[in-house]
Amino acid sequence: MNEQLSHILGQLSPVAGAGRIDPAALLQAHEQAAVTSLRLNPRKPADLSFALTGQVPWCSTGRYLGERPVFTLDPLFHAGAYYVQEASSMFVQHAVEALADRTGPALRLLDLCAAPGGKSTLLAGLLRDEDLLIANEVIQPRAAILAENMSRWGQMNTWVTQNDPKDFTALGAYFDIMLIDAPCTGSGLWRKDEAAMDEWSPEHVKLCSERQKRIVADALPALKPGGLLLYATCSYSPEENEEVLDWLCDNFQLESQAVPVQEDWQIVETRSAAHQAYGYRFYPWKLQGEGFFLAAFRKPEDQEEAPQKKDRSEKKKGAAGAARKGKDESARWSRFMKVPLLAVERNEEFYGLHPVHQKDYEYLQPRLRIKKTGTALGKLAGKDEIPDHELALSIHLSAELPALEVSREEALLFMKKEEIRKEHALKGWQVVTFGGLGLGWGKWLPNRMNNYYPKNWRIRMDIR
Ligand SMILES: C[S@@+](CC[C@H](N)C(=O)[O-])C[C@H]1O[C@@H](n2cnc3c(N)ncnc32)[C@H](O)[C@@H]1O
Repeated sequence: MNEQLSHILGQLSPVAGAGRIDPAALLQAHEQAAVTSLRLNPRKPADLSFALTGQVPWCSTGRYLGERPVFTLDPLFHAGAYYVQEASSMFVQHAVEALADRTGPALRLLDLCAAPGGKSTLLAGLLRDEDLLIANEVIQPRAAILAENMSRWGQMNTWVTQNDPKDFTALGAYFDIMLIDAPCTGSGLWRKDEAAMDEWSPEHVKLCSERQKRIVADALPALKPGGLLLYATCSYSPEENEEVLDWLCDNFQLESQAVPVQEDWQIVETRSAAHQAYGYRFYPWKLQGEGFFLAAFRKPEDQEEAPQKKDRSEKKKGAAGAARKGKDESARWSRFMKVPLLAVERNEEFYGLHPVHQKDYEYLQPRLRIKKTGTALGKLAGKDEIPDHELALSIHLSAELPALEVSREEALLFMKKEEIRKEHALKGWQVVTFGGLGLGWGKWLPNRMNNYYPKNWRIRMDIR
């Protein structure tokens, strides 16, 4: 392995100044295992069954673990009590806290390259209910995984879209904060995935760099003047980092922002060659985390707003209109939630939104391919409501609903889609909980239990 890594290190373009890569230190870091860390869900407090060994310095909810447990066998993982995330990338929290005003009017955020959802769940945890996060992923199967992880996180103010970056131009200047965690060569993560080294080449670095510039340029019109852009990669290559910053300064007059960092965090501040734009490099030989890069920009206040494009299709607009015109079933779904909701319907499935986001829904629905608007509530069947799995995972789920708290063993059986407690005198729909957190729905009938855990979420591993 080291031979291959040494060979690649010989071809990596040098990073200027303080960011200089020490090949011996990098090779030595690769002799050690990657650090395991997770981020707690601030809206789903829980007692974890494994030891947490320390706090990630730049993220209040980030924790290190001594050993990597089998997360699949932990019901709290499935309940969304935490997200297993690489520690360096949690720096996004610190950057947002340092540079964004989260006390003023409601914020709109876009996480443009969001799957599988590490940084979207992080951003979601920083939001007030009136703020809105659009977590976007262009690649379909990855967007499905993103939607699943956002469902687990349980917030109604995080929606999932599946759009190409340039589709956001149609929105005009819409977002206050935009995170672009761009696809990259991923050299910073090789300690976790050695096989990925095989794909590295100077040509691939160039291709990634060009794609990164294109992605930012495509999405930038959707950032409001004065808005905050966070650009991140997990690459060591300056072509994907500082060079992109210079290109952005040249082409969009963005204002680089310094992020204050504590010296003992051992994060390396770099400056781009031409514009002296600030960048923050994370090196595994200096801190407890993998390779990562982040830079922050402010869009100038006086930059002309892009004219909002006309809707792409009247047909789509019609669909939105239909959703608005349908019978308002908000009151019917309200008993499931402890906060006010607006129910909107798409293809017979109802979704719950915070009522403050009605205008966002009307504006975004015809313009974006929305996979998940708020929280999927379920379907109506005559007088009955068939609750969606996602509803059981909501942080807003009403405490008045019939609930069945189960043991760890029962929770695992339930998530294997087996019948549990079928002999008990339970009646009708119950939200199955573990540690007080919803896992899914079961419906109890005389001598039978129907397990509504989604087939594609089912635990396939041997649980005994
Ligand atoms: C570094 S990963 C994102 C990781 C994610 N932000 C997280 O924290 O979990 C980059 C993402 O960009 C997506 N992507 C690939 N090509 C893209 C393109 N041309 N435009 C936008 N996104 C792209 C990939 O599918 C991938 O999910």
